[in-house]
Amino acid sequence: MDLFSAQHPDFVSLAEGACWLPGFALPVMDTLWSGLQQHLSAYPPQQMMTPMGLMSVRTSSMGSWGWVGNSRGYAYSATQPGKHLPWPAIQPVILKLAEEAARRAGYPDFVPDSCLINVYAPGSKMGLHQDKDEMDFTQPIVSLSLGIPATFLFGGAKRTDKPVKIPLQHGDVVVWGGASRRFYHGVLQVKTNIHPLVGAQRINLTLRKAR
Ligand SMILES: O=C(O)CCC(=O)C(=O)O
Ligand SMILES: [Fe+2]
Repeated sequence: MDLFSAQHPDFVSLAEGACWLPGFALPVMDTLWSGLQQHLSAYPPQQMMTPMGLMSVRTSSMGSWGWVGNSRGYAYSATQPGKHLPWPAIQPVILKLAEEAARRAGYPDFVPDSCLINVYAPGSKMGLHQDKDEMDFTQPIVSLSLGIPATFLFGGAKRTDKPVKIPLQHGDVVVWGGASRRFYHGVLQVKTNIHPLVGAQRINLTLRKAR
């Protein structure tokens, strides 16, 4: 028997500068989930428009910079869509978790100012794209999954680079930065399923330093 594959790894390298941290968020999940539920009732996720059309995911944000789209483009915004109001601060449990995950991945100086919340109902997906609207590419991306499983695609520097398929579960974190900071990534169509805590949805938090 292969003893290594029989173990549950807590760190899986994906590329230079990128790793998958299975179950990293589970120890703080109770606090995290109750705070996130409160946030989602106060700031209900909305389907955003992009130049490519209406997104299948619904989004909300925390932090100094939220993410908003419309038919002309998308950008970080200090205010909620259609309002002159800021987003609430990134909740402390989320901020601490993101900083700890970044440290584990080799980025000890990560201080995110943006937390995008993507809600995937079964059938939702996100096409291959690069995260490239941030100002400082020395800062990594920290991505946390909750709820039903999803297949995360992690490719390379070119859109045509064949992505690896990562079966993300509730509580998993993926971090990418350094040499893989602008690598293409996406999410396959989420399959119908029910998670005992989160229900019939996948929620992803993307923590970034936007400015
Ligand atoms: O949902 C995910 O796992 C990825 C989200 C993402 O790539 C993004 O928000 O830019
Ligand atoms: Fe992304």
